[in-house]
Amino acid sequence: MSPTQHTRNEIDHALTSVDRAIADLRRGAAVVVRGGHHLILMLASEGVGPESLEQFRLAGEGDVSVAITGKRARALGLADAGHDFYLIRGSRSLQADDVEYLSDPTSVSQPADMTQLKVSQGASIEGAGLLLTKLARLLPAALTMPIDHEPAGALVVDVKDIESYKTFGAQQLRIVSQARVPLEGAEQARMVAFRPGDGGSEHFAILIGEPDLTQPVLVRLHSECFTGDLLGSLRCDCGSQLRGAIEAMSEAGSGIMLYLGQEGRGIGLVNKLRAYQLQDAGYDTIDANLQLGYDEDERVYLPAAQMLKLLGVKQVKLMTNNPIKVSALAHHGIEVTERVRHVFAMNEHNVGYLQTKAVKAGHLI
Ligand SMILES: Nc1nc2c(ncn2[C@@H]2O[C@H](COP(=O)(O)OP(=O)(O)OP(=O)(O)O)[C@@H](O)[C@H]2O)c(=O)[nH]1
Ligand SMILES: [Zn+2]
Repeated sequence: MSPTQHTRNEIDHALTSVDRAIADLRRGAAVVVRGGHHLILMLASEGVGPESLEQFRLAGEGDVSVAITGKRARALGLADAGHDFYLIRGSRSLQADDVEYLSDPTSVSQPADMTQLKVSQGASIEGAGLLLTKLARLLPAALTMPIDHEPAGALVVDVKDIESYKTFGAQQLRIVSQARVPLEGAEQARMVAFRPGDGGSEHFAILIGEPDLTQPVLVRLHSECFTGDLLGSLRCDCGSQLRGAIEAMSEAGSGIMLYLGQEGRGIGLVNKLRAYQLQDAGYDTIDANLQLGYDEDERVYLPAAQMLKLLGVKQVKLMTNNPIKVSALAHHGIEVTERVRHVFAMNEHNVGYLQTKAVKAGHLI
C-alpha cells in the first residue's frame, strides 16, 4: 500500500471524527485538535460570550488566543506578513467583545482597548482548527489554547483527518436514491441523490432525457443558491442559470445538471447573508468573503467529478463562464470537450456582482 492510499476503516474513522467535531463546534462545545504530540483545545468564536470564554480559560493553564485566517488578519490590518493563520492575544486578557470584533466583520462591538495586541503566526494545528470551523460553516475564527493532555469528555480530532475530510467525503460518494421528477419544460427528468458513507454533504444530479454516454454530455455544475434558485433573488444570476440550463438541455434533447451542496461558494447560507450585509456596506462579492476570513471561493469540484464518474460520464460539454470549473473537472479526470457560454440578462441588483466576477475572478461573460 502506498503512503497515499487509505483503508476503508481509516477513511470511515476520519470522516466520523470530523463530523462529530463539526457537530460539537456548532453547538458551542470545545474540541481537541491533535497534531503529532501537540494538542490544542479550541472553541469556535461564533457565539462565545463572557461565560463560555471564562469556562474555556479555566479548562487549562495555557495562554488563550483567538486564531484567525490570514485573510481575516489582513482585513483587520493586523497581518504584517503573508502567513495563512494568525494567533491574536492581548496584553490584558481577552474579553468576549474582543473575540467578536476579531472574528466577525458585521459585529458592532468595539473592544475596550485593542492597541496592545500581540500578533503571531499560527501553526498548522491552528490552521486545521480553522478549517474545521469552515467545514462547520461558522465564521473561521476560534479560541485556542495549547494543552498537554487530553481532557476528559472533549472530542479529539486529528489534523490529518480534518485535512483529508473533503477528499475522503467526495471519494465515498454513492448513489443512494433516484426517482422520476417531471419538470416544467423538461418532463423527461430524473433526480439521482448522492451521499458519502458518513452521511455528510449530499449532492444531486438532474438527468434530462437519456444522455448518450458514448458522446460528450451537455453538463452544468450548479452550486446551491437558496436565495437565487428558490426565492428568485435578483442579487445573483443563479435562478436564471438554473432554469436556463434545464431549458437548454431540454432543447438539446438531453443533459445532466449537478446540483452541488456548496451554498455561497462553499461558505454556507448564513455566511452568505453576512457577505451580503458587507456588500451593502460597500465591499464587492470577493472582498466580502475575505472580510469574513474565508477564501474568495471555497468550492471544490472533486464531488462533481466523482458524481459524473458514478453516472458513467467521461466527456462533457460544460455550461459555465467559470474557467476554474473547466480546469477542475479536467484535473479530476473528466474531459471537457467544449465550454458552453451560460450568460443571462443582468439587472440593476446583480450588475456589480457579475462585473466583479468577470474582472476579479476571470469569469468569461
Ligand atoms: N459568498 C458568496 N456567494 C455567493 C454570492 N452570490 C452568489 N453566491 C453563490 O455563488 C455560487 C454561484 O454558483 P455558480 O453559478 O454555480 O457558479 P459560478 O462560479 O458563478 O460559475 P458559472 O455560473 O458556472 O459561470 C452559489 O453557491 C451562490 O450561492 C456572494 O455574494 N457571496
Ligand atoms: Zn445565487
